[in-house]
Amino acid sequence: MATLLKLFPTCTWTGRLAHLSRKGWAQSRSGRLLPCFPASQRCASTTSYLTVEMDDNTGVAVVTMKSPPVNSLSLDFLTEFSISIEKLEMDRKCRGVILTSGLPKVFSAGLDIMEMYGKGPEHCAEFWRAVQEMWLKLYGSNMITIAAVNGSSPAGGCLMAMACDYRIMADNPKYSIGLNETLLGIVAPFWFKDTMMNTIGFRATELALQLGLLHNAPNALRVGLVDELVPEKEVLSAASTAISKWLAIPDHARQITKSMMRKPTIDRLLSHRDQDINNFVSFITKDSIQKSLQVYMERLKQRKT
Ligand SMILES: CCCCC/C=C\CCCC/C=C/C(=O)SCCNC(=O)CCNC(=O)[C@H](O)C(C)(C)COP(=O)(O)OP(=O)(O)OC[C@H]1O[C@@H](n2cnc3c(N)ncnc32)[C@H](O)[C@@H]1OP(=O)(O)O
Repeated sequence: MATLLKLFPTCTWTGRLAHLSRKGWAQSRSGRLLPCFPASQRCASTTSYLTVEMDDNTGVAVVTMKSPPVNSLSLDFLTEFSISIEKLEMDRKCRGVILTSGLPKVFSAGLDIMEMYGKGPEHCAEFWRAVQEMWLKLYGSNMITIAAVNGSSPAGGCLMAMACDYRIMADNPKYSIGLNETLLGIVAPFWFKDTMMNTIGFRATELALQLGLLHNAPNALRVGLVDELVPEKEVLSAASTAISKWLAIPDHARQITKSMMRKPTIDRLLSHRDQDINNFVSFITKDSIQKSLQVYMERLKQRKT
């Protein structure tokens, strides 16, 4: 058992671990003793904010976000997220990812406002690069990506869900999803806007962005922001069912098609990446914008009292 943990320090296998410590070992050609897993073995790794459960049998990883209280996207969270997606991308066994939340009522509250409030230009630039990286990794992924939206998903949370190939949301009218940036007195950048336009079309995006619309689950389905509504308890199982249809498509054909659809949008950010960071930094550090963020945060906290 100790050897097993030494060989795979970041990975814990659920299932018959004790059994493997006694038997289930195979000798490699170089003579090394390697663990030999049954075909259906699952591998789970946990970082500070994420759990990644890989099922070797299906080739599907479930990535569960768990950063209480609301899965806000801090610099550390975003860094971990991008590394985890990159690792799965490089894992030849992994063909698909289901992204979900491990917290009640919230998928993700979007960008962590405290990363943008009262921070200097250098921090803001580093933070924004991490936001870009998260989107580039997810929107540009070769893997099948399904968002299992089991709670509210405003702003950056909505961006994350839109970056996936397919969205399944809990049928709960209390949950909402949308790009509500204007309500905070800030502006969704061009690539947030492009992602939404690619998802729900020009007119619906124009309305949604100017009004900062947060759609409840039934409206989100109506405008096409999500693809399916299912009872809350079934979000994850519905995502598994949905991904099996996608897995039946040959990867190379699906990947080329996905790239054909998404590459122009991705290239637009890649060719303006530094300029986009500079725009963000000069916008977010303005006194008037900082004031808007402060007022918004105060209102958020007052809702409780
Ligand atoms: C012209 C050129 C333009 C260039 C670009 C320039 C501009 C910048 C673009 C920036 C794009 C921004 C994207 C974003 O994602 S901004 C974040 C937007 N997010 C929100 O508006 C969500 C706010 N939160 C909520 O609505 C709710 O919290 C909820 C997610 C629906 C969950 O509700 P509930 O379960 O009732 O939880 P609480 O409201 O009680 O929240 C618990 C604590 O968490 C704090 N919180 C909530 N959201 C955030 C957040 N996004 N960041 C940081 N902290 C957050 C909340 O204050 C509570 O804290 P407390 O316990 O200390 O009171």
